Amino acid sequence: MRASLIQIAVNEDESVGERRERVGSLVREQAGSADLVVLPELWTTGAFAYELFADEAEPLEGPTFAAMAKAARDAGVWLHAGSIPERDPEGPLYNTALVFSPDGELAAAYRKIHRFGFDKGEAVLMSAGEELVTVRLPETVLGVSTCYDLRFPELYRGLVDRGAETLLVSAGWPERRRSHWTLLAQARAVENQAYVLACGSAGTHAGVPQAGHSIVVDPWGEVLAEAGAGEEVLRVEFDPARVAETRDRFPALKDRTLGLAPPR
Ligand SMILES: O=C(O)CCC(=O)C(=O)O
Repeated sequence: MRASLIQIAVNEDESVGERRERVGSLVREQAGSADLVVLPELWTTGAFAYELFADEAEPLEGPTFAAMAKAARDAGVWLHAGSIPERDPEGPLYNTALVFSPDGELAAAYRKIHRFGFDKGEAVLMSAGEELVTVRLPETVLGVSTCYDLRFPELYRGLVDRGAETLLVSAGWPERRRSHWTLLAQARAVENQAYVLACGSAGTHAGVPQAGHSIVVDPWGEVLAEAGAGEEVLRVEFDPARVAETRDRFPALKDRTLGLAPPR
């Protein structure tokens, strides 16, 4: 499979509408060179621009949904469109990731389970999702996750128990904890014997410089590709069959002994 991780610069010199158009064009540019495209978390507002969440919140099928569904269809790619501040019809906000099929249909929506910010920001402004989300492609099964989720290995084990082989992380990870980002992406790949495709953002918003350094790790924990700090399209080719090969050759996942049986 060919993947493009579009590490968008989320700066304050661009309106949400302008960025939405620019990102749509960047997705369309992947036509013919990618099967799967991944975008960062909350790229309309920036993951740390807390004061924008309520103003820029959209219903699930709002303007970002429409623009990304069209971009996926125009490009003919599976698109993990990053996440949006979603306003539920009942009122609460969620940090919701959207995945589209190559014909522009919604394949999955994932409401971020682990909210970031301790006693402020996302943790108080948004509600927590409760459902693990996987997406079956012809070549692999995607496990969907968002940013701070990367610190919670049980989430990924749950995704693996539901068949995930390629773990997607859409993030707005800050530069000041970049070493954790790289380390955790490799750890999630090694312990789950799965690919990890982790797409962060670049630029600075709300005074928080973003780490960039989107990364693709193979099921053995080797880094296949890593971006720099700025806006960049990180392109990579990977062989989904290597997940089963790795799990067969070194069957650590079969040696789980804590009695935490996978769901039927
Ligand atoms: O865990 C971290 O260090 C960063 C998490 C984060 O920025 C987020 O979830 O938005």
